[in-house]
Amino acid sequence: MTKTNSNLVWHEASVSKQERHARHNHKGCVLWFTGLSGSGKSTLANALDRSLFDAGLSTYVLDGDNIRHGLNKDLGFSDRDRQENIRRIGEVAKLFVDAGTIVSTAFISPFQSDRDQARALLADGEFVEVYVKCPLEECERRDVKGLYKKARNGEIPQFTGISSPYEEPETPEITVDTSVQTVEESVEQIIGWLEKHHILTR
Ligand SMILES: Nc1ncnc2c1ncn2[C@@H]1O[C@H](COP(=O)(O)OS(=O)(=O)O)[C@@H](OP(=O)(O)O)[C@H]1O
Ligand SMILES: Nc1ncnc2c1ncn2[C@@H]1O[C@H](COP(=O)(O)OP(=O)(O)O)[C@@H](O)[C@H]1O
Repeated sequence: MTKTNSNLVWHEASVSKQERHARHNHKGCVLWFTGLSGSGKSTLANALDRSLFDAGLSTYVLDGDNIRHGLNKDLGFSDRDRQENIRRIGEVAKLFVDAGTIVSTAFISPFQSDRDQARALLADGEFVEVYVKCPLEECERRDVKGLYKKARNGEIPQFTGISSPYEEPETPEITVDTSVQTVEESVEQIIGWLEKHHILTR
């Protein structure tokens, strides 16, 4: 890993975060969706994004399509690579928040310490951990991509929930349970939370 260059000097931005908030009419924040494969992270992040975007807000989704196929295509699924994956995503999410965007991230992010590290990059209130709870049996029943079957057959090593750990969030801001809630109910719950915490106004 390269060391931080001690000769780098931070350049103050000419446009402040407050000015960006005023322009967008809302604050930036990251909605950090975490959960097992197939729990519903991408479905919920995209449904929420659709709803917020349609309401005129400045939003974006970071998920495997734009990260693991691009910026992080050099990374696999060892604990170390997952840690680096989440570290980079945390840094990218921070840039979006600085730009005043409501960014939803949809990654398993199985380790509490990595999620805490992403949280630590942001100011109080800017990191909203959303635990997408769903029993392993239900994720496996859905098996959207056929990966659980492969993992059970030993074709995919280190598969989360089967042969690699998932640490449940200790104190998430929001927990949705997709085995009992509909997509619409979960999205409403998240929007309600954002309103209650003055990130959104309706
Ligand atoms: N070994 C292993 N374990 C878990 N998942 C695997 C694995 N190999 C491939 N996949 C597919 O990659 C998606 C998870 O990538 P993430 O970047 O979210 O993972 S992590 O946060 O770094 O743990 C995950 O996507 P989602 O189903 O959307 O979660 C899988 O489709
Ligand atoms: N209540 C629900 N909330 C979210 N997804 C659900 C729900 N019920 C069923 N699903 C389905 O579960 C699957 C979740 O897949 P996905 O969103 O890709 O999960 P992840 O991103 O966590 O891997 C989708 O096929 C989705 O339609």
